[in-house]
Amino acid sequence: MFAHIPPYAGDPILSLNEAFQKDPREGKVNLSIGIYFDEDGKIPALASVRAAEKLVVEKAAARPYLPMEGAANFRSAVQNLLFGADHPAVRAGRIATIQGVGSSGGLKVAADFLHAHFPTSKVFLSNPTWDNHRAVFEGSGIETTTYPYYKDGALDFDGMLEVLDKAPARSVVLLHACCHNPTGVDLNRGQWQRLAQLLNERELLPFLDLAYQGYGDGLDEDLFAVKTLLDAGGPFLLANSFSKNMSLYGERGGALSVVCPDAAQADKVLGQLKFMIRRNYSNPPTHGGQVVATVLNTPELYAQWKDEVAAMRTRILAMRSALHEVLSTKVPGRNFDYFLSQRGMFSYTGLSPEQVDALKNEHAVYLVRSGRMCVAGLNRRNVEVVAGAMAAVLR
Ligand SMILES: Cc1[nH+]cc(COP(=O)(O)O)c(/C=N/[C@@H](CC(=O)O)C(=O)O)c1O
Repeated sequence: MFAHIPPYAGDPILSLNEAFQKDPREGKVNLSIGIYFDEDGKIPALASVRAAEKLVVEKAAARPYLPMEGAANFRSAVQNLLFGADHPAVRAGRIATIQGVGSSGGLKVAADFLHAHFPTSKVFLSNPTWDNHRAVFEGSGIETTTYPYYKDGALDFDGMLEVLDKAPARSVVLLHACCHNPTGVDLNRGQWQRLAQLLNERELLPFLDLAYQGYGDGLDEDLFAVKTLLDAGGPFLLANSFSKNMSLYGERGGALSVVCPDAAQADKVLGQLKFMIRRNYSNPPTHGGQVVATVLNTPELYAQWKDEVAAMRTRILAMRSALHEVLSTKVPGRNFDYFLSQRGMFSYTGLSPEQVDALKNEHAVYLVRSGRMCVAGLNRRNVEVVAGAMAAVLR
């Protein structure tokens, strides 16, 4: 009956992470998957999140099905975090927000929604982008294409605008709100403002993916793209994740918001999102969402969380500097400044797939084959090893 089913080639990121877990070699280093590891190489349980979880468990609330759109306290907390409780768009009910299953779930629900209601629209993805973006949209039957994003180690902003300026009206433009995956290269504030103007002029539909809020310049600072689009007044979609900034990967905390021209349209959009959810997974899980909502809705826990995110961000910056320093010594004459200029969890090393293979096979250092390095996997104990391995494959 299933003889015709082809084998799954595996996901370039998740399969690599699985291979790392099975690798028996001592001293192996995981710089592949976008996960924050602490100085001991462990995935931290944040104190603010642990405290929130204790409060959730102590409530011992019943666990009925959540509404299709998720828990009300989660949805309002997300709107307060991303848009501000006092923003006129929030007060006017112009934003439809659903609790998803990670931001991946939000992306999938949005993809089904766009396929149903924007049937002729293509989705423009940055080149390069997160490996799973194309699969999510094409899995919903949407044709994808790309806009230039990265050239010679920097943002190709002119190339990006040139392509988007010719995109048909109502095309969807997927943008990384901060900490671009895989390049670590972001638009500056002036470029976001210029882009927002073009998107509105060309009647394009922006779709922000905010997976690393807090890892760029800060939880509030990393909302600049969101605020810019909000101030520009046009519609846009926004998928956000609590996997990385709450270190809650497996709890699948995430949301999808759609900013609409008025409350009546927001209500209709919310209804169609609920329909897409019902026919995908029916409703989201309770526990992780309530932990997230408790952190966001409890002022002292929110303040503690903000400090913990700052500490994770600061440690990554320290690792960027440490690797830059050691590599510059080991490989004089080669420019590694990209480790200092790129932001968030990732750096785009420019290593070839063959060099990445050599890092893994000969040195047990795992990067994604695109040359992407998750800098959050570095620590004081392994930074020399990684630099030595990179120097070896660069010779
Ligand atoms: C840009 C982006 N968007 C969404 C996600 C999914 O997040 P979540 O909320 O957990 O569903 C990830 C995960 N990226 C890392 C892990 C993965 O590939 O799934 C990564 O790039 O390594 C992203 O990098």
